[in-house]
This record gives sequence, structure tokens and C-alpha cells, in this order.
Amino acid sequence: MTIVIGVLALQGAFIEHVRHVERCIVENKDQYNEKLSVITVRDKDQLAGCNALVIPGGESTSMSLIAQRTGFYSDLYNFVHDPKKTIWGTCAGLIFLSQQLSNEAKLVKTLDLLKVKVKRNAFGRQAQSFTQTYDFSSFIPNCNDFPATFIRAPVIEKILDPKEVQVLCKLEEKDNSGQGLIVAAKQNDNILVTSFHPELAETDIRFHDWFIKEFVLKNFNRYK
Ligand SMILES: NC(=O)CC[C@H](N)C(=O)O
Repeated sequence: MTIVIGVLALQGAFIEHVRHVERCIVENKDQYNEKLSVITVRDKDQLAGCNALVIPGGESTSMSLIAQRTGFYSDLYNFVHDPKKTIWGTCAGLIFLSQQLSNEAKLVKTLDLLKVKVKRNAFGRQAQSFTQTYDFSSFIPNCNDFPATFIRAPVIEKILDPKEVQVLCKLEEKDNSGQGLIVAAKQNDNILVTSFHPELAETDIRFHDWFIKEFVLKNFNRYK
């Protein structure tokens, strides 16, 4: 049995995720007990074969519109709401998964899954994009120097259900209400979201490897 990780390929930075997962499969296969593969996903037949789905960065407005116009939205909706499936949204993917948006909300019909309120473009325009090294060792063992790239990134402004959603990373920068900016979180044990782009850390596959071990493989074995 092969566990299939799909990367939603309607729009955006999907190929970088595919390459990172491919590298994990080649370089770390001895550490995974199950066989893994990765595919791009554009329609419901491809989605039906997946155990996990990565929703990449890009433009959440376009992603949502394409999903609706192609009739794929309801298949995506059902997939992400199935607790047997593992989900990871990066940047636009985080926006597309969220229940509430505090700005430009009318432009995106979200998948209404993640129990948070999100602010789009929270760091400003494209020109304010940046890469910075962060210490993620509180949730990824020994990962204290990960290069995280933020491109017109959203932040989580509010956790709507603290029983289900756990903050993984809060920046020191504060928002208007004096709270640290939340840029990574998980909901239950099968949904991960990040404001930033671990797939753009060129040769660094630690984040993807952790996603596979902590989320994809554990969730698969939970329902086996
Ligand atoms: N890099 C990204 O995914 C940017 C997200 C984009 N600002 C949006 O609102 O969808």
C-alpha cells in the first residue's frame, strides 16, 4: 500500500512542494515505514487517490474561483473535512482553508475548515516580502534555524476554537491589539497551516519531512 500525498495544482507554487516531498521520499525513505508517493491534483479523480493534500501558496481568490468554476470545490470541501485525510495549507492555502477572513473576505469562498480568523496580506505588499531564520525547535526537533519566506503573507488574528486549534509559532512582532503574530498552527492532529513557504527553503526539507512523519504517517496509522 502506498500513501499518496497530493499537491493542489490549480494555481500557485505547487511544483516546489512536489519537489520537496520527492526529495523527502528519496533521501529519507529509510526513516519511513510506509511507501510514499506524491502527485499533482487538478480534478476529483486525482484527489480520490490521495491520503493527504497540500494546498500551496499563490492567490487564494484565484484558487477559490478556479475550484468553483471547474466544479471541483465540493470535492475539495468534502476531502478536507474528512478527518482521515491529512491537510497542509501554506500562505494562500491557509487562507483558503480558514473559516473567517477579516479583510477582502467577499473575494474568497473558503473551504470553511480551520477554526481561525485570518488577516490577508498582513505584512503589506509584495515589496515587503522577506526571508528570516526562525527557531522552530519547540515543535520540530532540533530545527532552530529554519529559513522562512513570507510573501504577501497572512496571519492568524484569532483562534475561534482553542480546543481544536493549537498555535505552533507566534512571532515577536505584535499586531494592533498587542498580540504576537501567529504564523503556524495545527487543528486536531491532521491539519497544519503556515503563513510562510517552507517549500521555498531551497535545499532544506526538514519542514516537509516533519509534516510527513508527524501528520501524514501518524494520521494514516491512526485510521488503518
Ligand atoms: N504567497 C501567498 O500565497 C500570498 C497569499 C495572497 N496574499 C492571498 O491573499 O491569497
